[in-house]
Amino acid sequence: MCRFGVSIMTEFTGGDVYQAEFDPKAFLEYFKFGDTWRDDFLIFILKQYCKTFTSGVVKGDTLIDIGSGPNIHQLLSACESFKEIIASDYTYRNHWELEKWLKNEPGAFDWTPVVEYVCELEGNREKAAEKEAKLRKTIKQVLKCDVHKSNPMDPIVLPPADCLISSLCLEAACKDLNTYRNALKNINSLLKPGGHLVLSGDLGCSFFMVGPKRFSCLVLEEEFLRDVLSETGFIIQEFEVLFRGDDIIDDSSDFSGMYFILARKEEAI
Ligand SMILES: C[S@@+](CC[C@H](N)C(=O)[O-])C[C@H]1O[C@@H](n2cnc3c(N)ncnc32)[C@H](O)[C@@H]1O
Repeated sequence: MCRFGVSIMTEFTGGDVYQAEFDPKAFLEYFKFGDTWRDDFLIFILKQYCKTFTSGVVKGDTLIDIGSGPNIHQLLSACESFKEIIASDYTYRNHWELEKWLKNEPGAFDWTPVVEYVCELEGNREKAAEKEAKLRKTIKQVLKCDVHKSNPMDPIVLPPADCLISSLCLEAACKDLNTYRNALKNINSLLKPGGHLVLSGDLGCSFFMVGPKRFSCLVLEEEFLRDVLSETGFIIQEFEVLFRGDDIIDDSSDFSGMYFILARKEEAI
């Protein structure tokens, strides 16, 4: 049952639908800071990233972002702690949108307010231009990724990374919990034993709108996430949730909260 009292089933929107109908520009509308209730969720996640990547614990040579979309906000703090970042997504339009920002081309999304906010969190508000330059330099590749493949970057074989980050991707890409379980195993193969997984997304979400198009989302609960991570060989180090207030009326998604997880892959025995 969705929070509006009416349960509307959304037909599963798989990779083909993303390729044909996921409009990066429309999705990026969610990332404009604009005094709406949504800012609270963006602020929540940016603070979690800042805390994680400035802790001095989550660091290394390589970080892979799984299902980046057209976004860079998830990498703004990470680029201070990793030498190389590999972004990835299923759709070519997301690759192009990301490349546009990387090359600083006209028409690229303006991330400045978000970058400034992250710099403020990190104690250097005036360093926004330097932060953008650093992130552009640190993102070395934008790859095609399919979390349903045993090697999600197939045909490219990457050396195992020190860290994986993924936000709102697995629940968007998977039609049921079993598929989610497999997709998590697939992405886990890209991570070194002892490496970190930074996973975030929506709880209790069955759909979200991107412009006029409705995308399905796999409904996730905290208990399932805890179980599937431990089954897959992760030790959860942090599990934070920001719940959505009942007073928020908005029909662009029915999520009940946003989760942030920091987990560590068990060392090989
Ligand atoms: C809701 S967006 C999230 C984007 C971004 N990570 C964020 O936090 O805003 C979901 C992303 O998952 C990608 N995706 C969908 N199916 C996928 C698959 N099978 N493998 C990898 N990525 C997929 C979509 O192209 C889309 O960019």
